[in-house]
Amino acid sequence: MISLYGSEIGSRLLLGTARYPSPAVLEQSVRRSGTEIVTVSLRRETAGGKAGGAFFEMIKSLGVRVLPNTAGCHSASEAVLTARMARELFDTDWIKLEVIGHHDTLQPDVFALVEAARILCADGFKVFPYTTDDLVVAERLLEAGCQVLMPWCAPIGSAIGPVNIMALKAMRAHFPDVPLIVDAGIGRPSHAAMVMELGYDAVLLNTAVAGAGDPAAMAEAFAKAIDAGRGAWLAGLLEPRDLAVPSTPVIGKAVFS
Ligand SMILES: CC(=O)[C@@H](O)[C@H](O)COP(=O)(O)O
Repeated sequence: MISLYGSEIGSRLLLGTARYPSPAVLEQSVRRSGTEIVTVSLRRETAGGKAGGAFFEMIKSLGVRVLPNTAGCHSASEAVLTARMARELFDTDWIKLEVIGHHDTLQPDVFALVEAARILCADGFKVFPYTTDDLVVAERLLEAGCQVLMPWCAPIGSAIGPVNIMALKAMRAHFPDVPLIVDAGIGRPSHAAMVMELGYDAVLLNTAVAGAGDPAAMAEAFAKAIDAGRGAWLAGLLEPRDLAVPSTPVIGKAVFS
């Protein structure tokens, strides 16, 4: 169980809902992942006159909690407006806050992110900020009222996996009591297991499942990897060493002369 803003959530996998080959495949993927939280982009689904309404109804019918996001927003004011629309549409005060600052890397604009987080937390939102692995920004987000942090491990959609393990470790060490969810850049189940082995509380991913040859099977593979990584973290992992350590004790061995 992971506690997010007072809600107890059974699955540590959060799934994005974009880029699936069909709504049916999305539905199967959600089911086989065992996820209890899916993210949905208000701007993406309503862009260009697309019929967002039918998509949103389908998402609501999946029987899982919806975490709307502000994907596609490039300023604090845009993100705040989008969050308020999402609250109306999905009848939830949860919002995954994304404010994109860089065109190529889709890196968050952390200044606008903190500004938007302050406004939304003061307005009663439960904010899930998509951020970098910067400790100072993390502090500011917590000061703004966020009770969850969602650092990237690599650029969105890149499937690269954890680029800066030291930064992820530092974040875990500095914020032992804050739920930390790795968001973006995961490409393989082994990447997800790796971040869970670092003590992360959950993983949010989209592209690696939606773009897989068999998305539903991949969703299940990720769920298993996340469970395995969590189990390993709880079991207590060995620290790697530079030197060999014999696995057979030498004390008390027979002496032949
Ligand atoms: C911030 C963001 O947009 C991510 O939540 C994205 O939805 C998932 O990232 P990947 O597609 O890299 O898994």
